[in-house]
Amino acid sequence: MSADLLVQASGLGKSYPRVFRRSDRLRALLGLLAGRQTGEVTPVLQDIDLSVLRGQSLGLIGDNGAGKSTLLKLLTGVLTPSQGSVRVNGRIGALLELGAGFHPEYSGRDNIAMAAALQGFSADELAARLSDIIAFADIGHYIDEPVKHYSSGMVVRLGFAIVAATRPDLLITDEVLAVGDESFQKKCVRWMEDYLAQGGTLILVSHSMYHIQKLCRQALWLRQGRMQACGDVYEVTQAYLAYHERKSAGEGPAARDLDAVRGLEFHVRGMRVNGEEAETLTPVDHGAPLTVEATIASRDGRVPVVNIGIARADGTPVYGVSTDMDGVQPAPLADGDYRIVLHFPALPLLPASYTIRVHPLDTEGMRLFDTLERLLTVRGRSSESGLVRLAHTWEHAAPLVRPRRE
Ligand SMILES: Nc1ncnc2c1ncn2[C@@H]1O[C@H](COP(=O)(O)OP(=O)(O)OP(=O)(O)O)[C@@H](O)[C@H]1O
Repeated sequence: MSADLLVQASGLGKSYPRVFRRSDRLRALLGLLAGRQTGEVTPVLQDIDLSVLRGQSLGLIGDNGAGKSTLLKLLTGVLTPSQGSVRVNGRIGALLELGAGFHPEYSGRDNIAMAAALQGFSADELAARLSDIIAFADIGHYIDEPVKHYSSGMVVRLGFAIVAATRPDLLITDEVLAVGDESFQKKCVRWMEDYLAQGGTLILVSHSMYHIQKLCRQALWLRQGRMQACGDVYEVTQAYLAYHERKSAGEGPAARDLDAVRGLEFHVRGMRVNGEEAETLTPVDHGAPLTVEATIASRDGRVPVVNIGIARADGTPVYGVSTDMDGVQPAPLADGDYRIVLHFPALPLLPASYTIRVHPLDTEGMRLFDTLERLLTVRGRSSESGLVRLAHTWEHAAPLVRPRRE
């Protein structure tokens, strides 16, 4: 394993015995004691291949129960894999389950001393860092109270302060940012930015795409225990958000009964976007041109009005335009169909997933017949929110001054 490869997981998987009834649990327990695998198992993580190099920052995203915490526990050795292997190089600082590693009966101060001893700090090193750790945790007199009296926010504060003081080669954290209050979140984010700027390596689980995009350059999306996507943080988080939009809209591209549409006065014979006919189109970059080409069949030869629309994956309309609005109509083809091509010279859509729709209307533009749609992903490195990028300038603005690091 090269010195720059801090984490390598191959074919990693974790399964648990399937337990439905009390008697199953007993049987599973007896089986484990007897050293044999019993009955059926439920895989919660499967086929994970992952390499993390020194200096990389990887965000782990996915729905509740997708397997994120399980993966972190496998990487940190808290759990043993059911399949595959994992190798980790260097000093790891991990913040997993709340309070894991703390002794509840001991004070925060005593827990700091124990953690320092476990990390191999000498008494002098501990003395040199103790006041910094206590200042970072910032929990007042609670530092001398038993940890069992702490709120969950205080536990995270103490845990993060200890990990920060040890400056690990690899920092692995599970949702710490969700637990602390806002000022502590900011302090943690600033600390992690600083740590990364100095060459640190981070694996971060978060449900906040804002934090994932801010801190990570790469992301891994886990879905039902499997790798759904892994790569550039913007591409993976945008694909994940688009999946959620589609899930909340509860639909994919509308199913189309071809026999029924052929009987209509007008129907869409064909649709090409940037020359492609596929249902899911090749992603385009924000600001790139887009061409939508539609061929409409007309039952009695009348000229249709053609409406072309763009909607967000959750169905929110973004833009729609009809030929009659712009004072044009589709031109006839030799076989009696009509064809029209719409060009957008530079697409201002923000990175996300969209549907492009074509609808023929009657000659008066009153009745709508048929809908054909395609899925289009717009790519780009942008955290702006909304649907489109609006051209803008700032006035009365000074250059940004980043807050001082603590
Ligand atoms: N000890 C266990 N025995 C059986 N199943 C378990 C056990 N621990 C976790 N699981 C199951 O494994 C799956 C993955 O859990 P995990 O905690 O890794 O998900 P997660 O992605 O971190 O979720 P969340 O975002 O809610 O924290 C879940 O379905 C969970 O119920």
